Amino acid sequence: MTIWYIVGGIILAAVVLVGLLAVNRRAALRRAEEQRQLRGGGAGRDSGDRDGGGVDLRDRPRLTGIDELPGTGAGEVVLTDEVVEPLPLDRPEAPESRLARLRRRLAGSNNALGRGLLMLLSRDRIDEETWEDFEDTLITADLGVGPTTELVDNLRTRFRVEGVADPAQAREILRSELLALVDPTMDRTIHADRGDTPAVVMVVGVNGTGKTTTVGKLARVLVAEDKEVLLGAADTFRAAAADQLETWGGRVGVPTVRGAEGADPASVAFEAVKVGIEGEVDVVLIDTAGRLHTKTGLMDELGKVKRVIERQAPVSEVLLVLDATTGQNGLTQARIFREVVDVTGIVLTKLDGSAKGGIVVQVQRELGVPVKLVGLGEGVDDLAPFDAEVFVDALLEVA
Ligand SMILES: Nc1nc2c(ncn2[C@@H]2O[C@H](COP(=O)(O)OP(=O)(O)OP(=O)(O)O)[C@@H](O)[C@H]2O)c(=O)[nH]1
Repeated sequence: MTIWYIVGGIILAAVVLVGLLAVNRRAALRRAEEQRQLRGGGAGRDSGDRDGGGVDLRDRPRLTGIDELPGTGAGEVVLTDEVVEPLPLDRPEAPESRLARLRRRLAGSNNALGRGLLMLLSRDRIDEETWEDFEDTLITADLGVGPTTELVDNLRTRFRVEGVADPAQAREILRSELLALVDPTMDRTIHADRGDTPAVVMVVGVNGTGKTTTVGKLARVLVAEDKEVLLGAADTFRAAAADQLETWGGRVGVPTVRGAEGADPASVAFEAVKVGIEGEVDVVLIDTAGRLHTKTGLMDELGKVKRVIERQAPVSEVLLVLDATTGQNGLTQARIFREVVDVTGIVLTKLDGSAKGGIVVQVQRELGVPVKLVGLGEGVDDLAPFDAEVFVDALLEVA
């Protein structure tokens, strides 16, 4: 009799164990399914090969991300026994607090322009030599010869005419003259409001200036403003760029349309805008491949990308990304890009590493186009809307 109790006990334990394993397995499958939905149908890199009924992802641009938008096929779910927790979405920093950070970063940086101002404000008597030193510092800070001469001439006149007696008065004059140079009247808004079709923002520039990073960071800014965003990875030149973009998008729940490596960038851009129109998103951000401004063929290709997009929707912004550390070379790039794609705004990246804030003034003067955004580091929310007053006050904080 006892033996039957023991056998019965063993069978019962085995049944319970099998039951528990089945529950665990189901939980794992459910989590993987949740993960798939969160990532947008699990259209992973190799799912295209297995995707029977959907889009052939090797030939056509494909969509990855949170929301499945029309015009694309979802990939097959890859289930593993591994329990994968759904990734929580990031909560991007609001634009207002980015501005405060912009000020702190600029004020805290070793800024040559700020040091030049400090030199002027700290002298008891401003003699000819001081003005000359001041002028040299401004030129070193990439303010450019024209704006430097203009600033120094205006300051000299005002200091003389207004009989500057104390540093506070000098600082006030300096502030107003600097502000006039940076020009607070320029329209620095990013035109990202949809009309009949989504707003389309193209991001262009030479290699390594920070285009992909800028698109990723800008997507975060727009998501923080409650906009529905779609990314188009038209940088088909560098496969890692599309992966990079997809990762940026995934973190804030923004889908990405991408193509095969080496695909025609214009076709990816076209498809992204098409998907954006069908999905009724607010903004489509198009990342383009870095190109040397001296290579005519590549520059022509960029013009084509824009024209192809415009068959479906107007391009609301063409943002040129310039690396603030490249100085004069950045200006040469700017001139050529403007001719090809009609640049509407400048994104000045790596301002954190340049110590030469004067480039803001010079590039605006050269192009007649406002600096709209500035990159202040490699952190995910290190892109801030540019604000003339915040910028000038930050420079004067150093002084
Ligand atoms: N310090 C600093 N680094 C930045 C900033 N913006 C971008 N970077 C870095 O610059 C490097 C190049 O950025 P990407 O976004 O890959 O540049 P890209 O223009 O897309 O490059 P290509 O696709 O090769 O043309 C990366 O290491 C970024 O982290 C910035 O504002 N400050």
